[in-house]
Formats: sequence, structure tokens, C-alpha cells
Amino acid sequence: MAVLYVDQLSKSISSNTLKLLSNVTTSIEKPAIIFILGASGQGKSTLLRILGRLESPDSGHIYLHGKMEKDWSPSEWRMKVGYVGQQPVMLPGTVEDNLRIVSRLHRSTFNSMYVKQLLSDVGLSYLDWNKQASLLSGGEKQRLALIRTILLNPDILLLDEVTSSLDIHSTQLVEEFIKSCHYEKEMTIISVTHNVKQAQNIGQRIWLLSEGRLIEDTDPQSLFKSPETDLSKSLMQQSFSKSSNQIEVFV
Ligand SMILES: Nc1ncnc2c1ncn2[C@@H]1O[C@H](COP(=O)(O)OP(=O)(O)OP(=O)(O)O)[C@@H](O)[C@H]1O
Repeated sequence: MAVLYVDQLSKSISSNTLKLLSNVTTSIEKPAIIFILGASGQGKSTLLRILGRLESPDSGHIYLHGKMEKDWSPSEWRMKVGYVGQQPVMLPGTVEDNLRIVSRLHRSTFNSMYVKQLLSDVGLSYLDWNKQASLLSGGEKQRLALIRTILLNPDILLLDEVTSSLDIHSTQLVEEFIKSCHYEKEMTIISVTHNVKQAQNIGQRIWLLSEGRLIEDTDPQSLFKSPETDLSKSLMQQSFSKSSNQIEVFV
């Protein structure tokens, strides 16, 4: 049974405009690392929010482990599908309050050694747990929100440009972390990025969105070796025209 089956999702911003998403259909048969690429304003974040059930489509359905979205309660869905937004929301209180919230909600034991290890994995071992979370930098908030969501142990992790505020070293740590979540916990990662090199290096599959449609749904090797559309050709050219240690932005 598919981890996730996306069946003809459509979404318009208003009834008079073109569709932001048009019959987006895809299936994730087994846990995978997927990157959503596309120019700005093509609906990548909207698609991610719909998958997280933070927004509703106009039509279409999402099947999680074979069960249609409406047959899951929103809270059950959020346990299985974690979401980390572009500008993560910090809960009121300290770093520790933000970390403990998941075990409080689920009445589970808070394993501080495990949490310390996770923080260290993403380069946040120096963080003062008593600091007000609202005072953290953008990159610290992104990584704290990532760890807070990982503590839910979701089957699917939705990430919206979570390395956008990070330097190269922290980005590499988060990339390694994402990979370990996938390989060690069999987690499916669906990540929006403008960093083409990141998608190429650690992605197992690319969804390329353009004008509301999924114009490529393939593995990075195929996409970069034999792109099928003009857009994917230009994406590939950008990727190879820059040196490998540069952050690459696909506009
Ligand atoms: N609720 C909304 N009301 C009005 N416009 C919206 C709404 N949600 C999204 N949009 C518009 O839809 C378009 C797509 O937004 P979205 O954030 O999904 O794009 P994106 O591909 O993630 O862009 P970026 O790469 O710049 O983050 C944008 O023009 C955005 O302003």
C-alpha cells in the first residue's frame, strides 16, 4: 500500500484566476526523500500545506496509508504528517518548553539525552534551553522547529525551505540529519527548496511544479541527464553552470 497517494489535487486562489494547482497526481509507494522544485509562486508551499492539511484543496484527495484524508481526524493526521514551515512558529516560552511540548501533548517521557543528540546533529548543541524561543535567530528557529517535529516521529515530514536561513555548514548538517531520518526511521521527506544542488545530492525523487502542474516526477539522475521539458533543461543548465560548493537558486 502506498505511503501517500495524491489524487488530482486542484486549487485556485480565486474563481477568476488560473489554477494554482491543477490535477496534481502522484504516488509515494515506499519511504523516499522527495524535493519539490519550481519557480517562485508556482504553488510549491501551497501543495505542501495541503499535504499537511493546513489548507484545503478545491478538489482532489490525499490517501495516507490507503485511507482518505477525510477518514483521518486532523490530530491523527498531524501525528503522522509533520510540517515545518518557512517561518516556523515558536510556542511561547523557552527553548525547553518548545522541546517538551510534544511529550506533554502525548503524555510520553521526555528523553533529554535523545533530544540533546538531535540538537547536536543539527548544530544546536550550544543552545541555552532557558532562552526565550522568540529570541532565537531565524536559522535556530528553523532547526528547533525541525527537532520539535521529529520528536513526533511522523511517517511523513514536510519541510518548506528549512535550510533557507542557514550557512553552508549548518545546511550540510541538516541535510545529513534529513538523510538519517529517512534511512534510520524510514521516514518520507517531502521538501520544498530552491537549492537545486541539495535536491540533486540527497533527493531520490524530484517533483517539478510549473503552472500548476507536476511537469516532472522522476529521480534526480533522470531529470538532470535527460530533462523532458524546457523548464527542466534550464534547471539542469543552472545546476551545471555553477561550482559544486555554491548554493544554487532556481528562480
Ligand atoms: N491564501 C492565499 N490567498 C491569496 N494568494 C495566495 C494564497 N496562497 C497562495 N497564494 C499565492 O499563490 C501563489 C503561490 O504561492 P506559494 O507560496 O504556494 O508558491 P511557491 O511556489 O511556494 O513560491 P516561493 O518559491 O516564492 O515560496 C503566490 O502568488 C501566492 O501569493
